[in-house]
Amino acid sequence: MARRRKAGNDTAVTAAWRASWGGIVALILFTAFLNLLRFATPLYLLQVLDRIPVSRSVETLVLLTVMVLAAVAAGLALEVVRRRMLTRWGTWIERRFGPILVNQELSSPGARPAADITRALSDLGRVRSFVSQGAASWLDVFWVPIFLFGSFLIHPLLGTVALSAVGLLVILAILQEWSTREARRVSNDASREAGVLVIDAERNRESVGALSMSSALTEKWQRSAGGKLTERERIEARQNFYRILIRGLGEILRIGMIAFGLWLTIVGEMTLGGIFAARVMAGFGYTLAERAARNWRSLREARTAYASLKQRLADNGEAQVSILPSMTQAPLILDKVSFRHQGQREDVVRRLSVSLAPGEGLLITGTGGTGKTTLSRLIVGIIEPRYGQVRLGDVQIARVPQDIRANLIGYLPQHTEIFTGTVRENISRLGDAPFEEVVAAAELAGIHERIIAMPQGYDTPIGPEATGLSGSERKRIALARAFLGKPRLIVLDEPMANLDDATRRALGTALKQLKAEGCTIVATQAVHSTPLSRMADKFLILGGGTLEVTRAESSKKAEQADDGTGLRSVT
Ligand SMILES: Nc1ncnc2c1ncn2[C@@H]1O[C@H](COP(=O)(O)OP(=O)(O)OP(=O)(O)O)[C@@H](O)[C@H]1O
Repeated sequence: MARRRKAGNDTAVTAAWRASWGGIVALILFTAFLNLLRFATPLYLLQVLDRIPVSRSVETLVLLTVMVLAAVAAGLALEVVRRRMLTRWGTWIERRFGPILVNQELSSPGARPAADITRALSDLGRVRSFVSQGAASWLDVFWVPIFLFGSFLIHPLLGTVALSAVGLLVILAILQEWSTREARRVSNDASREAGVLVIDAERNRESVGALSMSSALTEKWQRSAGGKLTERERIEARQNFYRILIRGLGEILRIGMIAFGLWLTIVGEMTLGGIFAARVMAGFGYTLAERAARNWRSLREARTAYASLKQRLADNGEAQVSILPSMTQAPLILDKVSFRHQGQREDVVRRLSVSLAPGEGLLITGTGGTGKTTLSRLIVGIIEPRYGQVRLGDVQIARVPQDIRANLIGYLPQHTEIFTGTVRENISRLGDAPFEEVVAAAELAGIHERIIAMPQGYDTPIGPEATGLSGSERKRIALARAFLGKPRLIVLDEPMANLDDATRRALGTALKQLKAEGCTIVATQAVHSTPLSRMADKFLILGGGTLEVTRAESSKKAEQADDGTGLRSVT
C-alpha cells in the first residue's frame, strides 16, 4: 500500500516537472541568447577604441554603434520575456499545488494543526517567489565563468584579477551567511512566538477583554517582538557591512582592471580597446555573481521549502481503497483500539473492542478528560489508532478517501464550528447539497423554524462569530450539518451540552428516527442525559484508566455509570 501511495504522489510532482520541461529548455535558451548578446558591448569597444581612431571612419562608427544598440535592445527584450516566463511559471506552480496542499492538509487523518496549512502554503509561496524573482540570477550564474574566460582571453593577468575578485566575493557571501545564521534563527523563533501570541489573543478576544489580560499579553508580545527586533538590527548591521564590502570590491575590480590594463599597454602587451572590453566582461561576471549571492538565501530557503513540499505530497495519509458497496450496511467495528496522545505516558484508550450494527446507538460516558473526544475523533477517522483498527466492515475509516467518508459520516465536534457563509452553506458542509436535504437536516436538528424566521432564511450570512445566534442555535446548525443526508454513521461529541430540556428531548426523538432509518449513532456525554441514554443500545464508560463496553439494560445503568460505577458486561 505504501509503495502504491508513494508512486501515485511522485507522479504529481514529476508530472509538474514534466509539464515544465519545455518551458525550462526555453528559459535556458533565452538565458544563453541574452548573455551572448552581452558580448556585443566588449566587442564594440574593441573595434571602436582600437580601429576608429586609426581609420577615422565615421560610417563604421555609426554602423557599429547602431549594431551594438540593437544588440542591447534585443538583450533587454529577451530579459523582459524571460522574467515574464519565470513569473508565469511561479504562478503556475502555486496554482497547481495550492489546492492539492490545502485539500490534503484539511483532509489529513492526522488532523494537523492549522499552522501546518499556513506553513505548507508559505513553503509553496517561497518556491513561487524564488522561481519568479530569484531563478533568473541563478540561471545567469553559469555564465560567470564564460565572462571571466573572455577577459582571460584578452589578457591572462586581467582574467586573473577578475577571477580573484569573484573568488573574494564568494568568500564574503559565505561569511555574510555564516555570521548572520544564528541571529536569523533566534529572530525567526521570536517572530513566530510573537505571531502565535497575537493569533491566540485574537482567537480568545472575549476572555482577554473580560479578564483584563490585555496588558499582560502585550508585555509578553513585546518581549518576543522586542527580541526579534534586536536580532534583526544585528542581522541588518552585518548584512550592510558585507554588502558594502562586496560593492567596494566591485569598484576595486573595475579600477584594478583599468590600472593593470594601462600598465599592460605601457609595456606594449595590450590596446586601449582590450582594457575596456576586458573591464566590461569582468564587470558582467562580477555583477552576475553578486546578484546570485544576493539571492543565495532565497535559493536555500526555496530548496528547503521544495523538499518539505515534496515530503508533504508524498505523505498523503489517504490511501486509495476499493470501497465495498456493502460498506453502508456493514457494522462499525472498533477492533482492539489503543491510542496515546503524543508526549503522554498513558493510553487514553487501551485495546477497546466494540461493534455496532446499522441502526444501533452507542453512548460514551465519562468525566472530563477521560477520552470521550479522543474516541469520537478516532471513530470518525480524524486521528488513527496506535494499535488496532476502526472499521466499517472491512474498511478502515481513516483510509477511506475523504469525499466518500463525507457521505458516510456525520460529525458534531465538541466545539461548535460555524464557517463564514450562509446558513444553507453551513448545513450543506459548504457544498451544494439539495435544498430539501438541507431543510430535512435542519428539521431533525430542530432549527428549521428559527432559520425561516431569519430575514433571509437559509440565505442568511453567518460566520465564526455568528453574532445574532445563541450558543444553542449555533449548536443546532452544527447538528444539522452532521445529520445532512442521514449518513451511515453519526458521531456526536457532547450533543446535549448547551441545549435546553425541550430541545434535548426533540434531539433524542430525532436520533431515534435516524436509528430507525439505519444510521449508527455514537454520542458522548459528560453529564447524564435521559434522551441520550434512551437512544443508546450500548454504553461505554471511560474513566479511572479503564474502559469497559456494556450492553444497556436500562437507562438507569447509564446514570450509575456517571459516577464511575455500574455497567460491566463486555460485548
Ligand atoms: N492533543 C493532545 N495532546 C496531548 N494530550 C491530549 C490531547 N488532546 C487530549 N489530550 C489528553 O487526552 C485525555 C483525553 O482528552 P479528551 O479531550 O479526549 O477527553 P474528554 O473526555 O473529551 O474531556 P472533556 O469532557 O473535558 O472534553 C486528556 O487527559 C487530555 O489531556
